[in-house]
Amino acid sequence: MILVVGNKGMLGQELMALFGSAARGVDVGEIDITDLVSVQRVLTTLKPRVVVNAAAYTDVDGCESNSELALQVNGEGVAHLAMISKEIDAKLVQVSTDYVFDGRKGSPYQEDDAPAPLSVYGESKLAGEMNTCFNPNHLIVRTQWLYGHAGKNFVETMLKLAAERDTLTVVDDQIGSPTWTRDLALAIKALIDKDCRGTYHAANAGVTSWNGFAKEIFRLAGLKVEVAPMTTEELGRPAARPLYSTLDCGKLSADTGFSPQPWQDALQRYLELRQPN
Ligand SMILES: NC(=O)C1=CN([C@@H]2O[C@H](COP(=O)(O)OP(=O)(O)OC[C@H]3O[C@@H](n4cnc5c(N)ncnc54)[C@H](OP(=O)(O)O)[C@@H]3O)[C@@H](O)[C@H]2O)C=CC1
Ligand SMILES: Cc1cn([C@H]2C[C@H](O)[C@@H](COP(=O)(O)OP(=O)(O)O[C@H]3O[C@@H](C)C(=O)[C@@H](O)[C@H]3O)O2)c(=O)[nH]c1=O
Repeated sequence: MILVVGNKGMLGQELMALFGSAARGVDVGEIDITDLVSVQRVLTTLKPRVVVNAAAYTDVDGCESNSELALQVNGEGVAHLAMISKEIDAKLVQVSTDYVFDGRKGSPYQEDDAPAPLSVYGESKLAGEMNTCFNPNHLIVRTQWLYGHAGKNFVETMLKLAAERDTLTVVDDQIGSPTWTRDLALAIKALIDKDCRGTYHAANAGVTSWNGFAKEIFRLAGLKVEVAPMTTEELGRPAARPLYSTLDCGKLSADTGFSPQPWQDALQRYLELRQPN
C-alpha cells in the first residue's frame, strides 16, 4: 500500500486519484507530522510499503512570519517520516521545490547543483530534504509552480481576478515552468515503479514568466484581460523568490522513460477538464 501523507492538499488529491485503491491517505486530523508519536502510530498501524509526503506548509510569504512552524512542518516533520518509514522498511518519497535554489545560475538547475534558498520556505524545504537521510531508501522529487484541480493556485487566482478586473499586473522577471499536479503525480508514479532513489527534478517542459503564464491562461480560456508587466521588486512581497529557477528534468526521463509534456499543453488540458467554481 502507498500512504499519501497530506492527501487533502492539491498534490495529495491528485496522487490519491492516480493511485486509486493502491493508496491510503492521511492528513491533519489523522496525522500531525510535527509529532513523532503521531507519525509512529499511523505508520506502524498502516505499514505502507511507500510513504509519499505531500504534506507541507506552502504559504511562502506566511513562512517568513511563522518560521518556527515552517521548520517544524517542512523540516522536522520529514525527519519523523524518514525515521519511522525506515523502521517499518518503507520507502519515503519527499516532494520539494525549486525555491531551494537562489535562481542565480542562469541555466536550468540539475539535481546536484548547490542549493541556496532565499526564503524561510526554501530553507525549511531544504531542511526537509536533508532530513530524508534518516531513511536511506528515499526519493526527493523537486518540482515548481504547481497548479491542480484541488487547491488554491495561480491559475485559479488569475481566473478569479479576471472576473473582477480588465487589467492585471503580474511579475515578468521570475522565470520557471508551470507544472500540472497530474503530470507531477505521473512522474512520481514512474519513479516509484522503477524503484528510483536519490534526487530528481520533475516539471512540465518549457519555461515562461508568471506574466507569460497569466497571458496563456487568459488566451486558452478565451478571456480578454490585459496583463501588464511588473518587477518582483515593485511587487514587494515578504519572501524573496528565485528569478530563474527552471529545473533540468533529464535525469527523470533517462531513468524512467517518462517526460512531462510542454506546460502549454498541460494547461490546455487542465482548463478543458476544469469544473468552474
Ligand atoms: N504549490 C506549489 O506551487 C508547489 C509545491 N511544492 C511542494 O509540493 C508538496 C505539495 O504541495 P501542495 O499540494 O501545494 O500543498 P497544499 O498546501 O495544497 O497541501 C498540503 C497539505 O498538508 C497538510 N498539512 C500541513 N501541515 C501538516 C501537518 N503538520 N501534518 C499533516 N499534514 C499537514 C495541509 O493541511 P492544512 O491545509 O489543513 O494545513 C494540506 O492538506 C509540498 O511539499 C510543497 O512544498 C513544490 C513546488 C511547488
Ligand atoms: C496574484 C498575483 C501574483 N503575482 C505574482 C506573485 C508571485 O511572484 C507570482 C506567483 O504567485 P504565487 O503566490 O502563486 O507564488 P508562490 O507562492 O511564490 O509560488 C510558489 O509556491 C511554492 C509553494 C513553491 O514551491 C514554488 O515552486 C512556487 O510555486 O505571481 C503577481 O505579480 N500579480 C498578481 O496579481
